[in-house]
Amino acid sequence: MAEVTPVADKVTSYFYALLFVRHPDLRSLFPAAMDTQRDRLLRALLTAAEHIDNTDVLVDYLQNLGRGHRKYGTRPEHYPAVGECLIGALSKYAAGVWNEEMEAAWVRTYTTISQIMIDAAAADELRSPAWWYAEVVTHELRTPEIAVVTVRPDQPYPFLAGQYTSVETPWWPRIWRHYSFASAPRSDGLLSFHVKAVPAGWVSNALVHRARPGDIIRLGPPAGSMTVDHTTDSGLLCVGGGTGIAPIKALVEDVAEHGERRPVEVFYGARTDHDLYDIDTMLRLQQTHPWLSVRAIIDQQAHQQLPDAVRAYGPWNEYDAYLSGPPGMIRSGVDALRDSGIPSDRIRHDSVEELVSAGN
Ligand SMILES: NC(=O)C1=CN([C@@H]2O[C@H](COP(=O)(O)OP(=O)(O)OC[C@H]3O[C@@H](n4cnc5c(N)ncnc54)[C@H](O)[C@@H]3O)[C@@H](O)[C@H]2O)C=CC1
Repeated sequence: MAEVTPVADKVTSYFYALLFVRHPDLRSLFPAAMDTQRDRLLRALLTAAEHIDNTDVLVDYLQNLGRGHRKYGTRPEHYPAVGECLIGALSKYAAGVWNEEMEAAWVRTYTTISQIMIDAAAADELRSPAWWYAEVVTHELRTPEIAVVTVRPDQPYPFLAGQYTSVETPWWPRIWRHYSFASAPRSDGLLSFHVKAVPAGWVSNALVHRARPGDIIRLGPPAGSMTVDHTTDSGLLCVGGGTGIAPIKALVEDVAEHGERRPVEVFYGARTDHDLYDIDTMLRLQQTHPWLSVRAIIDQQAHQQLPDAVRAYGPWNEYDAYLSGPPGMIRSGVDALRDSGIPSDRIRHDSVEELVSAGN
């Protein structure tokens, strides 16, 4: 990986060129524009390499990846084709260090990885659809760029508060983006998302500016481990930046439904007060639940970013922490919370690698 990472872009371009020349029938499984997809392949490999010595985390990640591939129409026979082209691309760009032993190691690694993914997909097939259709039932523009979109899935959609899913719109086939659920599971089965239209974001712009009630989108399976541990009664420190407040709201609802009286401290960060599009909902929840405290941190007024503000209110060593927002906020948030006395294993957030392409 050290050899190929500096030329990652070339490796992935060459890999997809090989794949589509040797297996033209696979081209239709991918979106017309391959930009984000190209980055995703390398990120998946880097994630696998990074967790190579942590079998539990790696297997969990790969099982999730295998289940997530069902919505693309991936079948077991596609895996050897991908493996052969991946090794073709790696051997070309790591020519300086490539030898028979390394090739054998990559074949073993790829075979193991793909078997875990294939098995997870096969097990999932017995209990879940590959994707869900969902009809937009309400579309509420909260700011010129942020919409709250509520959808009704065509079949029951089981998930946990704090998780996310992948969304495909009818306007950009096969382009999938991640969005967190903005509510805990509801008795009417509806799901909602907070979407901010970002520059050059195909899916986010379609969801904010184009989607209307009656439109049908597709959803992948739920994913993510930013969920409440109901086996303890420690307090929850929840930090949501921008639309990152969505899963935090779901976590608060989850605690409320379990009838627990655990302290929940929410820090809701935004650039300006105009960007605090969901503050009314959060303040209403605070009024209803005496165990909940909500603080809005506005960059412009506080003259500091969200993680520094959270640190200033510490120490937080008694708390379990949840972080949701832009990747930069998550990275510096993790540092700030560790400084405030929370051990890493009690700080939960979605994978920053996944978030980099989320929401576009
Ligand atoms: N599960 C998750 O983690 C979720 C993540 N998101 C992500 O959250 C982001 C929301 O975007 P916007 O609303 O435009 O947020 P934004 O860019 O306006 O930032 C919101 C807050 O985060 C803080 N922040 C931003 N960058 C920071 C940095 N580098 N270091 C420290 N603090 C920083 C700021 O203080 C600001 O108050 C998107 O990238 C979206 O993908 C959204 C929903 C769920």
